[in-house]
Amino acid sequence: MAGRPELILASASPRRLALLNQIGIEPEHLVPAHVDETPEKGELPRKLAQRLADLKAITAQHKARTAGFGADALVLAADTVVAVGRRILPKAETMEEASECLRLLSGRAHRVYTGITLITPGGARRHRLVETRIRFKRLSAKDMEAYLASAEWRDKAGGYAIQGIAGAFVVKLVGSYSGVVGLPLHEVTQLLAGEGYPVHFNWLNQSSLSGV
Ligand SMILES: Cc1cn([C@H]2C[C@H](O)[C@@H](COP(=O)(O)OP(=O)(O)OP(=O)(O)O)O2)c(=O)[nH]c1=O
Repeated sequence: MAGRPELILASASPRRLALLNQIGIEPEHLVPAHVDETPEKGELPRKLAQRLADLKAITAQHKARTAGFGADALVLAADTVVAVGRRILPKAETMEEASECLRLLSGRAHRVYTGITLITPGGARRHRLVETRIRFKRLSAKDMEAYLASAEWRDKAGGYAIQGIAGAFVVKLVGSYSGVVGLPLHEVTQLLAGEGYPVHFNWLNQSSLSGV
């Protein structure tokens, strides 16, 4: 293959794009894949995260090809699942759901699983599953009330966003911070580099962009 392969990010999440941009990666195409995220009966959280990442990647690839682009592109997708033990927390859409999530997370450890799938131009599927263990402080009624009023929980797995106010709830984190936000950058760069995508070349141009 001549030159750098195109990259399709199979996501509608502004956070996933921002994480890629943070390390100098700019996908040529954004192709959201809206898939049914309902867990199968008895499905374990890690299996769900990987299955949905796969499904999003396959769906976006199909969408792109049907629309007539990206035939030789890499397709990257991810899915983030929050679980307390085997219990999978919802992507909070209502205040009741968010409130229930906060009650389950308060003063306890939970796990965040992010599955990523990269489809290569040759059609191979590469996977990574990143697990992060987080402990929240005990949340007072006031903490919960203020957090619910912020609306930062909306559409977030587990009803919180670590990159916002909820960062102050984290007593301990073991794993990948970027994975919790939605795209584990170490594993993404490993997968992309493995397919000849010039990750380091992008970094050379990055410091002037980011102001870091
Ligand atoms: C736990 C946590 C999740 N999240 C977000 C990441 C994901 O966007 C979302 C989990 O839902 P996902 O289904 O993984 O992703 P999505 O539907 O938002 O986007 P996509 O189009 O890529 O399918 O929760 C945070 O932003 N911060 C956090 O701390």
